[in-house]
This record gives sequence, structure tokens and C-alpha cells, in this order.
Amino acid sequence: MTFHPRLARGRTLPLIDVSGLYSDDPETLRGIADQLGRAAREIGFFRITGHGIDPALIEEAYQAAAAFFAQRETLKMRHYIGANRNHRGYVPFSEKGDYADEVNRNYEAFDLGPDLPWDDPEVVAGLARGAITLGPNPWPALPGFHATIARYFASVARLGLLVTGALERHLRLPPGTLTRHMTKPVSQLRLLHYVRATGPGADPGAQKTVNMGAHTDYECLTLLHTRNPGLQVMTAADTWIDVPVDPAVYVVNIGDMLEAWSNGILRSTPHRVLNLSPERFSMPYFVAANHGTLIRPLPALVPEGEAPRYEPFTAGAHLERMLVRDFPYLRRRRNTPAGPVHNPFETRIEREIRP
Ligand SMILES: NC(=[NH2+])NCCC[C@H](N)C(=O)O
Ligand SMILES: O=C(O)CCC(=O)C(=O)O
Ligand SMILES: [Fe+2]
Repeated sequence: MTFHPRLARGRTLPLIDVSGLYSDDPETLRGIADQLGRAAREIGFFRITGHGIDPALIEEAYQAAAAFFAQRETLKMRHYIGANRNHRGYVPFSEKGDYADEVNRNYEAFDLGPDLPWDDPEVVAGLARGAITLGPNPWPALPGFHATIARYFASVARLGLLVTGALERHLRLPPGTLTRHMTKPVSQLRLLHYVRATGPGADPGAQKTVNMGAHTDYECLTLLHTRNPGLQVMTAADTWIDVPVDPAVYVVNIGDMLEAWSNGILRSTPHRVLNLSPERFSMPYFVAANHGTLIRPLPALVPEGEAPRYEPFTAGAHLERMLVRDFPYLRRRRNTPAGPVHNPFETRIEREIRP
């Protein structure tokens, strides 16, 4: 939300080797934590190597995603996200959110979360509060899909906790200050498949049109793997820079929950996806807090004598409010009138892109 003039000079994203996160040497951990923390404060977007996720598993996950998306629409629609009670499953091309800048939007997705049974106590408690993001995943019957994606989910979730732990360390918070609120989080894995639209009105030659519109991520942080170009990050000067593609790295960005929790020290940075390749696959994993976790600026991070810079909110309420913007089926289900849903973390987007 604040303007950091020093960011305007940055043209590339930091690349940080995090292999030491798997060590328990305090010196090593401190070094990495401070590199991650600096990047998270200054730009809110960075890239990591040495992340410990098996490249063969990443490859298998892409193959499982590609096999799912290659099916006929009627088969995919058996897992339609809008047919499930807990916002999991297939997101068809037609399920378009409210983004005026998506001039050439064309993507489908498969959304998953922690696979908890309906009778899990946290799920039961969440449902009593009206949660729509808790419960089991609808697993397609494709051979290997469940096993591979569940394994990928577990690896990336572990990395998410390690990176969050490092940011705690950087912020000089006692260990567990954030991660103890991530035991049954409303985290999500999205398998994304973008296709550059062709045909009348689709402007097939215009490679720089926007496919996924500018937004911030709603959670604490995002661990994104992609193999195709198109992702762009908004700099502090409100210009866009390209995120380079390297299958050996994860792209990490801070989201709304962590911006508020850190009282604005870490920054939830706007980004978008252009139509640069005919087809594009990516897999963001959104690291969230538990559904009922109250996010409010941690007192230790609010300067003496100053008021906290954010209003408190629960993780589940913020996420679900934004999902209502992104998913027409939820608007229909909840009888939410059409019209823009305001995200207080997107003021720069509202000023620059959707004024
Ligand atoms: N869980 C998230 N952080 N999602 C980001 C939203 C991205 C995208 N605009 C959408 O409509 O799906
Ligand atoms: O596909 C990408 O590279 C980014 C996706 C993204 O920003 C999102 O799903 O929130
Ligand atoms: Fe995003």
C-alpha cells in the first residue's frame, strides 16, 4: 500500500538460494532469512533456487495437469468447481471473474486444497462459520493424478512452511508466530492452463494482451512454478517488468494476509499474465493461514505510539470475499449483486488499471 521509491530502480527480481533452509544451523538460516526478507520488503516478489522439490515430481505434476486438461469438456465438467460444496475442482474457461483489463482472457484451472474429510473437527468448525473452502478434494480418476498431485501438494506445502518460517526469523518474531496458524490452512494449489485465444475478436497477433488480469494474491505467500513466459510484476513506479522463465526456480510473492500481518513491512505486489505463448502451464501454490485465523498487524511490528495500519480480518473471510469476485458461480450462489468487489490491497491497481 505504501510507495517505496527505491523499488522504481529495480528491473530484475532477486534470485536467492534457499537450500540452507533445510539445515538447522542458525547462522545459515539467518543469512537466507535476511535475503528473503529484504526481497519481500522491497519488492514482494523474488525467485528461489535450491528449493528441494524434485524436478521429476514437478514434471509429473505438469503431465497430470496436461492429461486432465486434454480431456473433453464434458469429462472435465464432472469435476466442475461450482458443483462442489467447497470450491475445489475444475474451473472452465467460461468462469470469468470481474477484471476489466482481461482483454484476451482464456484460461482453465483445477483448484485443490488440503484434503480433509468432512468430519475433520476443523472442517466441522469452519462449516459452522459458513466456510466454503474446507473439505476434501474431488480427485479425477485419471491414472496417477491423485498420487502425483497429492505428493506435489505435500512437497510444496512443506516448502511454504519453511519460507514462512524464514520470514518469521527475518521479522524477529518468535518461531511459530505465523506457522502455528498454518496447521489446516485455506491454502490452494492451482493447476493453470492458459491458451492464447484465436478467432474473431481475439486479436491473435497481439501477443501483449492481458490473459489473467492484474491482482494481488490473497494469502500469505505464493510459490509459483511455470515453464512459459507471460508473468509480469508491477514495480513501485507502476510499470511492469517481465518475470524470467527458469524451470529450476520457484517464483515467490507476498500476498495480502502477510502484508497485513506484518503491518505493511512485507508487500503484496500486483502481477498479471500476458498472452506471450500459444499455450501456457503454471502451478501456483498459495500459502494461507487457517480459515478462522484472525489476521491483524502483529503488535511487535507496529511502531511504538502508532496505530496499526490495517483493520483485522479472518483469513477465511478475506479469501472467500475475493473468490466471490473471481467466480461467477459463487456470486450466483450467494446472491451477490454484480459490480466491483474492492480489495483494500489493490489500491495501486484500482488507481492505475481500473480507475
Ligand atoms: N487465490 C488467489 N490468490 N487467487 C488469485 C486470483 C487470480 C485470478 N485473478 C483469478 O481470478 O483466479
Ligand atoms: O500463471 C502465473 O504465472 C500466475 C498465476 C497467478 O498469478 C494466480 O493464479 O494468482
Ligand atoms: Fe496471482
